[in-house]
This record gives sequence, C-alpha cells and structure tokens, in this order.
Amino acid sequence: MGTFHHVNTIVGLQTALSHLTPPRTIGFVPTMGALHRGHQSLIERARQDCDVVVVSIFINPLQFAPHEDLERYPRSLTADLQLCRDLGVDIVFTPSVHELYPHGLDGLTTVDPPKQLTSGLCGRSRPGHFRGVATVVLKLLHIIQPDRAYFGQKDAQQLAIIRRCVADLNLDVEIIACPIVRDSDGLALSSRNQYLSERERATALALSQALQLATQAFRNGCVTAAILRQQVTSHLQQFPDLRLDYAELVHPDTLAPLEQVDTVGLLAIAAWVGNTRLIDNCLLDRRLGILAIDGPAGAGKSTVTRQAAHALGLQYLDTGAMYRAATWWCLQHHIDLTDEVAVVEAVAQCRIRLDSRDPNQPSQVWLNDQDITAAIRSLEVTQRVSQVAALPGVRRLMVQQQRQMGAQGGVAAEGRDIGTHVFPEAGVKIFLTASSQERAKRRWQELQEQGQQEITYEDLLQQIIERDTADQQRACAPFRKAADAIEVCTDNLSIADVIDKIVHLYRSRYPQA
Ligand SMILES: Nc1ncnc2c1ncn2[C@@H]1O[C@H](COP(=O)(O)OP(=O)(O)OP(=O)(O)O)[C@@H](O)[C@H]1O
Ligand SMILES: CC(C)(CO)[C@@H](O)C(=O)[O-]
Ligand code: BAL
Repeated sequence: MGTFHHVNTIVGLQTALSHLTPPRTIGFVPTMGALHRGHQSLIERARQDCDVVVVSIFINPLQFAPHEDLERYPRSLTADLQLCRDLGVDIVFTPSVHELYPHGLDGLTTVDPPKQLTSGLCGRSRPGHFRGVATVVLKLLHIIQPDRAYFGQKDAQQLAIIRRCVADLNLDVEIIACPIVRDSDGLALSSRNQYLSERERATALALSQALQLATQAFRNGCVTAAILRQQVTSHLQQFPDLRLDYAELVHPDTLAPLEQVDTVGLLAIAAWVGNTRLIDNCLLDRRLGILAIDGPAGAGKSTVTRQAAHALGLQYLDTGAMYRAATWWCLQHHIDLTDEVAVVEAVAQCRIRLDSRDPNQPSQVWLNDQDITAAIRSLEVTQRVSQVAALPGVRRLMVQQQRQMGAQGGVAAEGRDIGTHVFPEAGVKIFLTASSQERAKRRWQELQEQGQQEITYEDLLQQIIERDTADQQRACAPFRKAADAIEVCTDNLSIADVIDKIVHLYRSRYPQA
C-alpha cells in the first residue's frame, strides 16, 4: 500500500481501509503490544500472504480478572510502532478503552464462547478471560473485516475458541495459526517473560524442557495421555520454585480431554514461576501432513500428484475433478453459467466423493452417489470448468468439501490455490511449473490419445495463455506461489524425475511416509 498509518480511532482506521484500491486482501494481527519475535512471525506471515497488513495493539481490560496484571502489563508503543514500520505493516490500530467500549464494560454485549471450550485449561483459573478475548477479537474482526487473521499457536486455547466463534457466528475470515517462536534455549516468547528475574527465567525453561521430553516419548511410540502427562509432571516437580497449574492432553480443536493420541493431541501446560503465569504447549501429531502441489494448468500436476500420493501412501484429492464435477452438474441442469447465484445454488447441492487409489486411472468421481468419472472429462466440461471455478461462491463450496476431506491429513492435493488458500497449513508445498508451449503440447497429446482431434495445438496454446492471465488477475483466489512453496520446473525433467524429487522432499519432512 505504501503509506504507513498509525490510527487511534475506528473512523480513522476505516478511512485508511477505504482508500485501498480493490481487489486487495487484508491480513490482521491482533496483539496487546510489547511486540517480540513471536508477534513478528505473525506479522511476517500476514505480509507474505496479504496485500494489506493491519496490526492492532490493545490491552483489553475485559480479558483481565481484577487480581490479574492489567496495570503492569508491559507497554512499549514507540518500539512497537517502529517494528511495525520496519516489517512493512500498513496500518497500526491503537484504540483507547473508550474507543472500543464507549458504554463501559458493565452491561456490555459480549461473545460467550461454548463452555466446553472455556471451562478447562486456562479457563479454570481465568474465569471470564475467554469471553473477554472473544468479545474484543470479534469486535476487531467486524471493524476491520480482514480476509485473514493471524494467531499464535502458543495461545492454543484462544486459537481454538476464536476458530469456533468465527464459525458459529459465520464470520467471513480465515483464521491462520502460526507456530510458537522460542528463544534459542527453548523458552516460548511471551510479553510476560519480561516479568521474570534471571533466576525465574532459568526455572521457566522447565516448561519447554518438559514438553520436549513428552515429544520425545511420543516419537518413541508413547501415545497414552497418562504417561505423556507423567513425563511433564515428573520433570516439573524437580523445580520447587515452579507451581504447576495444569498439564493436559486435549484435542486441539474441541479441547476435549484425550486418553490417548489417535490422530492429533495438544499437550498444554500452565505454571506459575514466582508471580508470573506462563503457558506453553506442543502438538503431538500422528497424521501424515498434507502435500500441496500448485501450478499453472498443464504443468503435469495431476499426473505427478497422483503418482507421488501413491508412492507416499497418501490419498490423492483431485480438486480439478471436483470443479469439473460441479461444472458438469450445472451443464446437466442447464444452468446459465453467467448467472452466478444460480450456479452457486446448484453447486451447493453437489456432494462429491473421490477415489484415486489407482494412479494409472483417472480419479473415479461420484456426485450425489452417481458415477460421473467419464462424463466430467468431456470437451464441453473442459471448456467451461475455468469459468465455473472462477466464481467465488463455487470456490467457497468446494474448499469446504476439500478441507473436510483433508481434515485427517495424509492427503495430496493439486490445484492453483491449495498451498495459499485451501490448506495454508500444508506440511509440504510444491509449485510445479512448465512453459506454456510445453503445457499446450502435453494437453494436445492427451486429447489426441482420447481421440479428440478437432482442436489444434495453436488453439490450446492460446487457451492456456488466456487462462493463465485470467487466473492471475481474478479477484477470488488469484493464482500465486505460496511464500513457503518449493518451485519445481518440469520442462526438462521426466515425470519419474519430478515424482522422485517430490517424494524425497515429502519424506524429508515426514520420514514415516
Ligand atoms: N512465542 C510466540 N510464538 C508465536 N505466537 C505468539 C508468541 N507469543 C505470542 N504470540 C501470539 O501473538 C498474539 C498476540 O499475543 P499477545 O500480545 O498476548 O502476546 P504474548 O506474548 O502471548 O503475551 P502474553 O504471553 O503475555 O499473554 C497471539 O495470537 C499470540 O498467540
Ligand atoms: C488476541 C488478543 C490480542 C485479544 O486481546 C490477546 O488475547 C492476545 O494478545 O493473545
Ligand atoms: N496472550 C493472551 C492474552 C492474555 O493472557 O491476556
């Protein structure tokens, strides 16, 4: 955006936002200031993903109980503003308490997240805290209307609660979790670390050490909650200056206590060191991560992804086939493809199931239990699919289904916004490219093999160039490379070489595959 704005008022903030030329994506990072490298990582991630970055700095009285540290919470506005400038933040919003709560805190309309999420873990010793957090975060989300909001995994309960409130209240924002940033000795960064004396800081290291021990036990095959918690508590008991509040294994989304880690568990700790309450956690994940392969049409994504998935024992989630299925459904029902509302209403009826176990066959596709494997590969669908897939509502519907399919991990998906939008938390992201000439040649050969000889190489080349341009320029999910994707150009590589490369990259991250 260019100009840096520091605003104190909602009107000022919204004026700055109204000056932006659409289309632009807004990334929002809510903080309480005293910024450190943990916050910095959230801001940097937002900067990579979004056109505009808004940071709020607000010490929210509603989330502090009367006996808590509201008054002495660290404040360093000058340094915070400088850091935000240095990181390329566009707008820093520092409202006063009166600006956000003009009618005071008594009798305020609040957001009350479900008890199942707020009553355990930190909620037990901080009653009312998450109501305060949820209320202020939802107010800020309403005021700023960001496309994405970034939260640290360090506050794992907060993250789960915000995700749930956003879903329950139908807010149109993506919540992005960012990994915990630690000091070199393992201590999770926190503004409250400033309260610690040198001696207390040394004691505080016990938290991350305990989690390390449990993580090691988990890697050695221990999945039982009682044993994992025992690892933590027996280590912490060696530190008389540390008072454990809780050490629990829960599901990271529902926060329900787990007896063992079947798929994924959150091992969370809170402890007092002197007068300072510290939290830390780790995710214990048995799932294989998601392999996201993005790239322009005809780069070889589907062949490569299908075969890499097979080699790695992952499920191949053929998103291209899903968009084809949706297109086929619309054509079947004679929907006017220029009538966006009608298309979206029609696509909302599509329940898609895929089976891509045989890497040498096209994915089998069922739509509302009807096998449409062959039908979706017609020329008519091929010519229309880009138009349908470009509709924001269609993408939302498909992305919902894709995320459900990927929820347990162990999935390989290809498309054009898998690593940036569908699975931004994918463990391995590949950006697969090839020149437009090479891609047109491959598509032409494919059509020849299918007996579709009426379309020429020149036409296909033209179509590919037009589609690339449209994909890059469209407002909804424009086509771009994720900042953490590894680029692989396939022009001078055989398919086997490309697959080998990707399999190797995946196994170096997930050796169990
Ligand atoms: N070490 C960290 N790594 C990643 N994210 C972090 C880290 N510390 C804080 N965050 C995230 O920054 C955002 C703002 O947090 P906040 O301003 O409360 O900082 P904090 O250091 O967590 O403060 P405190 O621990 O004192 O509550 C939250 O989403 C939080 O999860
Ligand atoms: C999200 C948040 C900024 C809301 O006040 C706060 O809880 C925090 O800093 O984690
Ligand atoms: N990081 C969560 C904010 C709080 O402790 O109040």
